[in-house]
Amino acid sequence: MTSKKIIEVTAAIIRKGNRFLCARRKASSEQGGKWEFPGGKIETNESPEQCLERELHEEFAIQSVCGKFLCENTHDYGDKIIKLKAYFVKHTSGDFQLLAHQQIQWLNLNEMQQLDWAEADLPIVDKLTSHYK
Ligand SMILES: Nc1nc2c([nH]c(=O)n2[C@@H]2O[C@H](COP(=O)(O)OP(=O)(O)OP(=O)(O)O)[C@@H](O)[C@H]2O)c(=O)[nH]1
Repeated sequence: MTSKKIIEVTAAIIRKGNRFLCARRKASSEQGGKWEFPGGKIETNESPEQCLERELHEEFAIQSVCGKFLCENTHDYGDKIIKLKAYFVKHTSGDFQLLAHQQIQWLNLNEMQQLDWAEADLPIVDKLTSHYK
């Protein structure tokens, strides 16, 4: 039996007032059409913080500074296991350009509950909600 590799992925919680950035994956990608916190796979010799700042620049052409860790969730999608690590990230400059997603929305915690999230994100949305309530 071959054991599935665990893929480490970062997720950025970016806040503007009482709203948070939610991003919808392109239809053609893995988890196509699902909502996520932007980020991506951690590369060799890269910290989660460096990964997030790099991914946010690649995905939106923005500059950012990665802050505190919120939580992590390991989820088995069947064909792969994702260890999703969520951090608070501060957007420091640049207007958001949609370079990798089909849509973004800034939503409050109640509105976020209505989205069709990637399964790995559901505990992170819950943790974020309890963090602010
Ligand atoms: N970035 C991100 N990926 C997530 C989240 N939730 C979740 O299940 N994933 C999954 O984690 C994996 C990360 O893939 P990605 O496509 O965002 O990462 P990447 O940009 O480094 O990918 P690539 O180098 O293969 O193009 C995908 O299978 C994606 O569906 C999330 O909140 N953010």
